[in-house]
Amino acid sequence: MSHDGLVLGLEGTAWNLSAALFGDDLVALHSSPYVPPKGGIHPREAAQHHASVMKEVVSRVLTEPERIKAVAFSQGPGLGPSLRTVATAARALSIALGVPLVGVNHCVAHVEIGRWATGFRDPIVLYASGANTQVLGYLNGRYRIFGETLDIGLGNALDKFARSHDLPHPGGPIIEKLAQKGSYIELPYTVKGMDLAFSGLVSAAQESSAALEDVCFSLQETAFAMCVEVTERALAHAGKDEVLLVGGVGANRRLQEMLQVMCEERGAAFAVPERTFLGDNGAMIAYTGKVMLEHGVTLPLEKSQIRPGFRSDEVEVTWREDEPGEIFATGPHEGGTARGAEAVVEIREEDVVKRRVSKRYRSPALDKRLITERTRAEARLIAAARRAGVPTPVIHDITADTIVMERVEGDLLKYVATPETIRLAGEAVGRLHGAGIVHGDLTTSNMIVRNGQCVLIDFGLASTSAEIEDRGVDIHVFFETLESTTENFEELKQAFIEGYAETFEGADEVIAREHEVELRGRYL
Ligand SMILES: C[C@@H](O)[C@H](NC(=O)OP(=O)(O)OC[C@H]1O[C@@H](n2cnc3c(N)ncnc32)[C@H](O)[C@@H]1O)C(=O)O
Ligand SMILES: [Fe+2]
Repeated sequence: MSHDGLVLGLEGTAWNLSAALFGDDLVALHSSPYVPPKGGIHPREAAQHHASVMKEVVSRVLTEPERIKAVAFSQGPGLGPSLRTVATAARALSIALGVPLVGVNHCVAHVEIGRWATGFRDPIVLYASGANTQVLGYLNGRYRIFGETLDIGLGNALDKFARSHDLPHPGGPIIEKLAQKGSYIELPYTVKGMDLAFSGLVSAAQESSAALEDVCFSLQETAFAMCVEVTERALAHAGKDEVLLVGGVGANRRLQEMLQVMCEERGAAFAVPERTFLGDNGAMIAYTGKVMLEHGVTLPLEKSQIRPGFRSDEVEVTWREDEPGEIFATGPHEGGTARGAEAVVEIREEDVVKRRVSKRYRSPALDKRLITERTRAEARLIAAARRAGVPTPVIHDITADTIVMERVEGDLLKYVATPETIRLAGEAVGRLHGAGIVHGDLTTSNMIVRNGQCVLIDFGLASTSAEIEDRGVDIHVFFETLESTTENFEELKQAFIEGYAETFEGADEVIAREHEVELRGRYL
């Protein structure tokens, strides 16, 4: 792009109609938020709002039309009617100005403007907004989704709770205020591997009879701790050293503080862009559009239909193609002491000592509860799995936060992932599920290949369950790790399913459910 060329960006996936101009720097930005008179965002009303302010918003930034080299717009994900209104305006502008269109993925734009605003190069990203909650990291030409919400987005969860107490939309900022005067009550905490779920938490919060301030405080403490935990796991897994927070909920001070503390403890850098670039804004579309244009990515008019279910990992990130992205920290299996995401694991000559450590980012009561619950559950379930014929380490001793167990010597599955070894993993998981246990964290870092067997370790998130749903989610977590860390995912997935079906009778039903879970995760 010539030195003085500008890209016009249009954003309007949900609540904010916003336009911006980006050249070498941000040149202009103007927004007109839609504020629902009551209740949450109504898709058609939001679209009508966008249409009614389009002329005003666009003309405020369109001061030098002759310098514009492309029109970028949010192609998805988002609300259908809003997306259509914005796409129509973008097409008209591109024709009138005689410049190409650039179709931008809204989630990727949140990430890119965050990198631009903070100068971070290759971060793990917590993208927490109204409709989306994802933990992302760049690898080989794509933003991989390490973990995400299995039901609703974090912002929508907060807004939904606020609405049930007749608080105005958006509820997030109001809850943040109320939470400052609250103290901790127990609410359900749901992390499944690297994925999260918020609806159980919201229901419990809605039903709680505790003081509103206490519920707000605990809703935040619980939901944010879940997000920070998953971010930390992704950080540990991917071996990156920067954490970037983006999305509307990123404005929350408590969430920022928790991530900051987590990063300090892990020796990673943390950053959050200034508020203007956190929630939906035109600058993120103009900037990402500019970068895409510079790499020759434009969108022919006939292919410019909106994409309401557009996933962040569908985008080919051609502008970072020269970067492989880094992945795979060295695991604790090499010996010595290693700090995993939640425990210190000391590999000794004969045995392994696993001690769960306090997390300063979470409130002390929640911290203590998670440590005791998980230590106890882990020891109990490892023993039960072993009795059912699942290869697991033998347990030698257990205290409130520590388990001493047999040292399993072999190769972490993530370093030796072939169809043969993955098949062994399938066999082990089949036996586990057959015994009524779900692992809760089936990643290739939690499996060790030894003597033609795949030994399952780290039962910290395991639970007893014979629910098809829980089994499906268990396997979904595994497939997600495989997909985000291997090149021959489909082949490995098939090998896993073969092994799984061999040792577990209910395999077909669970695999079908896994597929449903996967589709469900695609933008709600
Ligand atoms: C697809 C797109 O339309 C959607 N955008 C979106 O949800 O708007 P965003 O601006 O990124 O985030 C809005 C959310 O951010 C929450 N929010 C804003 N300030 C907050 C605060 N201080 N504390 C907690 N939540 C906050 C709001 O309650 C609301 O749920 C998305 O990115 O998922
Ligand atoms: Fe957004």
